[in-house]
Formats: sequence, structure tokens, C-alpha cells
Amino acid sequence: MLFLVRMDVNIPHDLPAAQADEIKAREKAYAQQLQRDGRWKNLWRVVGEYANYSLFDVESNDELHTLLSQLPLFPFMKIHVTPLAQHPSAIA
Ligand SMILES: O=C(O)CC1=CCC(=O)O1
Repeated sequence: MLFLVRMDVNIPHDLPAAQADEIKAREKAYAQQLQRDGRWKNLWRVVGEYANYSLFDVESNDELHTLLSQLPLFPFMKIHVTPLAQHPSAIA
């Protein structure tokens, strides 16, 4: 099942920089592990925003929820999920 996910990151200004850097490092490692195993298929930065659009390929809504809720930045993100279906005119 394919899902388009937008993540908007909002780290509080009073979070110590070292703590923010540690969370971002864990986020990167987690994201790259999921990209390697094929579930996080694409990751794009939104130009000019601390946000991304990502494409996930997972087995279920529950799997996606588990995966997203384990993101180290999850407490600091607004996440919008769009489930995707086949378009009848698509050739690929
Ligand atoms: O920087 C972001 O958009 C949040 C994020 C998701 C995966 C990652 O490494 O950073």
C-alpha cells in the first residue's frame, strides 16, 4: 500500500541545540534504515520549509502508524497522510 506523507517539523526554540542535534541524528539513521529496507521509497525536502514529502510502501495503515510514531522527531512533527490508489489512466 502506497502512502504520500507530508511531515512538517517544528522543534521548540528552547530545546537545547545538542539535544535537537541528537534527535536529528537518530531521525536520519531511522529514515535511512527504512529507505534501505524499501518501505520509505522517496524523501523530498519542500523548498523553503522545514518539511518533507515522503512516499511509503507498507502492508497496512497500522504498519504506517507504527513506523511514523517511532520517528525520533514525531513529537515535533505535524504529519498528514494521503493513501494512494491506482489511477485508471496511469501507464506505469
Ligand atoms: O528533516 C525532515 O524533514 C525530517 C526528517 C525525516 C527523515 C529525516 O531524516 O528527517
